[in-house]
Amino acid sequence: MPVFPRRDDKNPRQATRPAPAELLLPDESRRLDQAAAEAGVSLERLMAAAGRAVARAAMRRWRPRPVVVLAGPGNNGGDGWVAARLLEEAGWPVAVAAFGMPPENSVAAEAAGRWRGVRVPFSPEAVGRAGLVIDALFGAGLSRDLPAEAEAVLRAIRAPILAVDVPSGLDGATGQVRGFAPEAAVTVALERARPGHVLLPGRDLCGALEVVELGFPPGLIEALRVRCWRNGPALWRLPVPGAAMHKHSRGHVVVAAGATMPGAARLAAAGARRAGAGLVTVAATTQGAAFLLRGVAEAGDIIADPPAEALVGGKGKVWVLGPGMVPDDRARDLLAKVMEAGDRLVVDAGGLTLCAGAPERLRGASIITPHGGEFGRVFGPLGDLAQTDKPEAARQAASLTGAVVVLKGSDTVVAAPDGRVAINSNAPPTLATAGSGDVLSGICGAMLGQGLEPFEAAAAAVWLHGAAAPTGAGVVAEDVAAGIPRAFAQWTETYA
Ligand SMILES: NC(=O)C1=CN([C@@H]2O[C@H](COP(=O)(O)OP(=O)(O)OC[C@H]3O[C@@H](n4cnc5c(N)ncnc54)[C@H](OP(=O)(O)O)[C@@H]3O)[C@@H](O)[C@H]2O)[C@@H](O)CC1
Ligand SMILES: Nc1ncnc2c1ncn2[C@@H]1O[C@H](COP(=O)(O)OP(=O)(O)O)[C@@H](O)[C@H]1O
Ligand SMILES: [K+]
Repeated sequence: MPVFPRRDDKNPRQATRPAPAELLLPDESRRLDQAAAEAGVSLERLMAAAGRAVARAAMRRWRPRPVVVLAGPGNNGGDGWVAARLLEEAGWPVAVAAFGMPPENSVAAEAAGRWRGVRVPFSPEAVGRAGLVIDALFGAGLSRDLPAEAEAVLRAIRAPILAVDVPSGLDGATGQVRGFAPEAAVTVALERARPGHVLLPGRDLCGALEVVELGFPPGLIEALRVRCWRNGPALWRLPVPGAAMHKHSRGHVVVAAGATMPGAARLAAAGARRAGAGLVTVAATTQGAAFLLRGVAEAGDIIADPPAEALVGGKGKVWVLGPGMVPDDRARDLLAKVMEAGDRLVVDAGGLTLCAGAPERLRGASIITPHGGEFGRVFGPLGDLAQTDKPEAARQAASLTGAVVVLKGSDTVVAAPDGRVAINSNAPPTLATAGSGDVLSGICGAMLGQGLEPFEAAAAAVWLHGAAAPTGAGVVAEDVAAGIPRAFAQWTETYA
């Protein structure tokens, strides 16, 4: 489909396209360390760089003040011992409270051995008078709940916290809290962020996130073949209309409307139109069509029963099935016919309820857009997994259905059947309003219609949706659709 202008590497404006923001899992982080060692970059050097970055972050953000460094028994603690020494060398008053010592002869033990300054017992009193606490207890790969003694000390902190890698207790893979994790003012992430920095509740606990490069040799991150990214323009390109285009080359989105809530279909249609679909049709029941025609004339063509079925099949067709639909026989038939015709399909809301407990019915869909409740309804036990590991649950659901899964929320996860995952972070809470999800399903349809492959279509749609949502009071779903041109402009100015 002739939607994309060719990428022109000589065009200097394209230099602004950012590098993909990989999110490293603990296992990938371990492999990275190993690969670094094989390439002659020692852990000692990396730890020195990490400790230096932490000390610098403190000096950049705060004036000298009494610092307590909480140092754990592993390499996270090692970073803390290094930071303590550098801050003291810079003239800051520093004390270290160690929670156990690193194993003898370890790199962290060597860092601890170089500390000649004040040591205080690891106790709630130790942090009581601090002006800044550096949390270097445990890193992102925490393997069990935070020990009670560590929790008691972290809970006693009243000063701002600078967290090394993660606020201790935060699971870097999932963003979940293991027992307890403090709320940091700043978190210094090492080399790359982790999924847990972007997923909730982790994102809220990290405060300002600073990602610092530690000096890994070039190529090592690429060699890891990371499959999880922060969602953003590095992962996709938005369709840009060219002079030779006409409406039929920009995709035909058909939104199937239900009889009782046709307003939802109207919002999906508005999302699709604003996001660039060349043609949008709402296929409604007679009753729904009457309602739509009375209310608005903006939704594109409205086709009343009979028959939506007449629209099934045909070039460039994309269906959005579910917003405002009740899971009745008509809806069931339509879903089956669309699947049979092989049209591309976005399934949301009522369309998902049709597949409650029967995810195999979604085989053939391009994108599905469940919120947490719909996800549980369709995928049963994966709904529980989504509570503790949203990316993994979405990935399994994608592999089960062959569809790209958009598991919504303020940290929407987009997962492809081949294992790619994008975690979104630009959505403002003003999106928590009825109908905003309908707008999203329409945008997904428009992206598919304009030729993006399903994973890119879904990730781009989720980003546009977040960028389109106004912040502040009084935002309704219609405003999100109306904000789409502004979101496109934001992308075009920076990345096109
Ligand atoms: N590549 C990078 O990005 C670089 C990373 N670096 C740094 O390394 C840090 C990761 O280091 P790490 O693997 O040593 O893990 P960390 O969390 O420090 O300690 C685990 C130790 O604590 C103990 N333990 C006790 N209770 C526990 C509990 N509840 N949960 C888990 N463990 C518990 C545990 O005992 P065990 O489980 O063995 O009995 C083990 O002895 C990372 O955060 C970053 O700061 C940089 O230095 C260099 C480059
Ligand atoms: N607190 C929030 N912060 C950011 N985005 C949110 C928040 N709550 C909901 N959203 C987004 O708003 C949309 C709501 O969709 P959905 O729950 O399907 O509502 P509806 O069916 O009423 O349209 C989703 O895209 C979701 O990711
Ligand atoms: K930490």
